Amino acid sequence: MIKVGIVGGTGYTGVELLRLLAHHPEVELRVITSRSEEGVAVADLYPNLRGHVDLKFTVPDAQALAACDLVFFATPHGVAHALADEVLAAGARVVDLSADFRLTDIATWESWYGQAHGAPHLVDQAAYGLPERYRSKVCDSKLVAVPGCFPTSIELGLLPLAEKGLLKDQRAIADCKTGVSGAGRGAKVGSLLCEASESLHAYGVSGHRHLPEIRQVLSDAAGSSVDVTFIPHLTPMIRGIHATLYCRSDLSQEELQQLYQQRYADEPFVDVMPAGSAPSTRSVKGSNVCRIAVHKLAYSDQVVILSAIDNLVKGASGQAVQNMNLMFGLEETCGLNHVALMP
Ligand SMILES: NC(=O)C1=CN([C@@H]2O[C@H](COP(=O)(O)OP(=O)(O)OC[C@H]3O[C@@H](n4cnc5c(N)ncnc54)[C@H](OP(=O)(O)O)[C@@H]3O)[C@@H](O)[C@H]2O)C=CC1
Ligand SMILES: CC(=O)N[C@@H](CCC(=O)OP(=O)(O)O)C(=O)O
Repeated sequence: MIKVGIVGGTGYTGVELLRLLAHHPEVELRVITSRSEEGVAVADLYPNLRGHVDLKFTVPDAQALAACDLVFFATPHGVAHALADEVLAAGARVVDLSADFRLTDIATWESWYGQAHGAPHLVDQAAYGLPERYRSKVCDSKLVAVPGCFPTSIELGLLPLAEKGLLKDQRAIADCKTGVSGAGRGAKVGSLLCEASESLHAYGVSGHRHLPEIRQVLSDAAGSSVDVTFIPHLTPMIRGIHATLYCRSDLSQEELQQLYQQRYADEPFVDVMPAGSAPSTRSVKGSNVCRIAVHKLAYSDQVVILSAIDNLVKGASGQAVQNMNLMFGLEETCGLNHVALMP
């Protein structure tokens, strides 16, 4: 059994990890940290876990974490920088859900995150945890950086074209919608019911911190710089990311459909829908699936790709477990075959 610790067990991605791991056949949950809920039973804070997780929150302690085989960091940026070294040195592996190790260029990380990088010496060891592109690196790595929620939906939506050099002018536009759980569990005015419901607004228009990550992955796939315009919008739903991706290509609808189906034929968590479809966020809610539909507009060379994920599953904790499975040589889908919730 893999002995697992979770740093940040009270947040939304932390509790989602607990839901997914509670009955994972190869996992034994050992440590779940929270500074604010120290000593509280997990099932008292999250009654959905009553009868499934019998642990109490403890404050983060490097020694206790180092005794695990794998530590998930479900914490704000900077926390994994501070603790990962000690955990890795003790022989444990790390899967970090924050952005601490996603960017390969340290100066770029520091300029977007507005702070000094806390562990630059570990960056070269980290694999970017998008298995659909970096599977072999993930399998060989002791430190995996789970992609952000928006980047997951955008990168999976554009990879088939980028990898073949078929993105015209190396450009795309990503118009994205997110649910409010993407902002985490912390109290914020913008997450209040009266602020977020019955309304929709863009944010981060002049530049969102996921942009350098998206450019890094798509440029790597294309072999030269890809320019993406990315605008996120907050929508009145709890879970879900929907990306509407615009780009240009000379491929026909049939050729595009074939390209996407072939690219993802062996991917257990990417579903390419039939031509003419439109994935809903509901169709992936609670599941680790990214659903994609590709459309060629009849009147131009314009291509529209629709990509939907659950931000807390394929966009965070599910993808984290998918990476764990690969790092430990397990079946990639182990513990992750949940069907989405309907309605
Ligand atoms: N929500 C989402 O959809 C997604 C989130 N992410 C990323 O995953 C990470 C976690 O997100 P989310 O679960 O939403 O965040 P939350 O704000 O909901 O939870 C954060 C957790 O981290 C703990 N924590 C905060 N500060 C520290 C610290 N200094 N040391 C140790 N623990 C700390 C908190 O517990 P306590 O303060 O009690 O210790 C809490 O359990 C973030 O980096 C986020 O950007 C990535 C993809 C999607
Ligand atoms: C609604 C909302 O606020 N969403 C967050 C995305 C959360 C996330 O995924 O953050 P990281 O991937 O960078 O860890 C945002 O736009 O900043």
